[in-house]
Amino acid sequence: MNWDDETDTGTAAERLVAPAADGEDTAVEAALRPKDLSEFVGQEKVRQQLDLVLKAARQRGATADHVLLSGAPGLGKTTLSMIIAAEMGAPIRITSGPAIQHAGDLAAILSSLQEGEVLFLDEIHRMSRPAEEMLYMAMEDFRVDVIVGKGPGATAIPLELPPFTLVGATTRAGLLPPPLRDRFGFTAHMEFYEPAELQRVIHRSAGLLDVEIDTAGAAEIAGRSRGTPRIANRLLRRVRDYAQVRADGVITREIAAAALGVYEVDSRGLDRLDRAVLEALLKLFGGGPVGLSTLAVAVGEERETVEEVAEPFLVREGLLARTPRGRVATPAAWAHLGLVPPGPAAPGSGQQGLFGP
Ligand SMILES: Nc1ncnc2c1ncn2[C@@H]1O[C@H](COP(=O)(O)OP(=O)(O)OP(=O)(O)O)[C@@H](O)[C@H]1O
Repeated sequence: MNWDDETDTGTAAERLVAPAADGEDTAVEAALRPKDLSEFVGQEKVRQQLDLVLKAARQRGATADHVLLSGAPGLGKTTLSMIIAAEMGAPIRITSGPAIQHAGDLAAILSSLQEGEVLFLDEIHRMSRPAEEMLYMAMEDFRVDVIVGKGPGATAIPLELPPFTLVGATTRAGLLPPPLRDRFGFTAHMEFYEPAELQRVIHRSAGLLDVEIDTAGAAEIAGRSRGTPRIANRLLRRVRDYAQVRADGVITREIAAAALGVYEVDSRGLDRLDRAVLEALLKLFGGGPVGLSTLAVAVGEERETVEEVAEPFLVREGLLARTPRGRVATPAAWAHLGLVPPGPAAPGSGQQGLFGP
């Protein structure tokens, strides 16, 4: 599954259900981040394993091994890197692959690290090649060669570094060159969250935001959050607004459903674009197979928008399949939109069929 597809387009960033952070998220996320492993919801395996890695390092009085975190945006990679630093009682420096264009940029960061410091490198797969090569040596030997001068007169000056912990984050570990991947002592893959886990995230965030919410209200938001804590927190804020303006401020199932109806996020977390794609596929093309370009024209969107913004989630949800002959709707897609597939109508189904009466 290619989650990376969901991250980069402008359209994706403007959606309420986009997994990447928007400006408002950045402003409020700091307040909602769990501060230690016990507050971090879900990802049981990763939590247990990391707990052991960190405890063992602490007992030895050593710096923790380098950690690679892979997973879709908004699942908690940045949060976990901050927790690693906090658990080790170490400071943290945050940067990202695209910010490191030259090996010199990386050398400057590495040479200013304190002993034991955590260096969080987001989107590590997008670092430049020379920087990547410098990182190999830094991770393994805590040393870099700084090249001074150019051409035949250039000399490499070795620079000792204090031991540090690199926490690399990537949407896809498969994008990393094996020599880089192999230098991480601990690799963790973060999965999408179960609705029950998102419900816990929502209750926790509601407490921090001082919002009253009941169990059914949290479940309603969790079911629409696409397995992603960032989206859960974002939907919670929109529902809070609605509860405050249109009701008494308390979030119940009815309030959550009504609020998210206003924002066109449906019961499974599909938004207007997702539903338009699905509706076109079902209503205009009988469920497919239909070519991507034809589908895109039918919904009045660019081909890339349909492919990169809408489709990954529809595929993940089992509503749409990409086949060599084109896009095909699954039985779950017909059921979700309350339509009956063409062919003999199910007697007494009571559903409004496309080709029915
Ligand atoms: N396990 C969790 N428990 C509680 N809250 C979480 C958890 N994971 C993430 N969150 C919340 O979700 C938001 C996004 O998390 P975070 O920034 O760590 O995601 P990310 O994976 O680093 O995303 P990106 O790849 O876009 O940087 C934060 O506000 C954080 O508090």
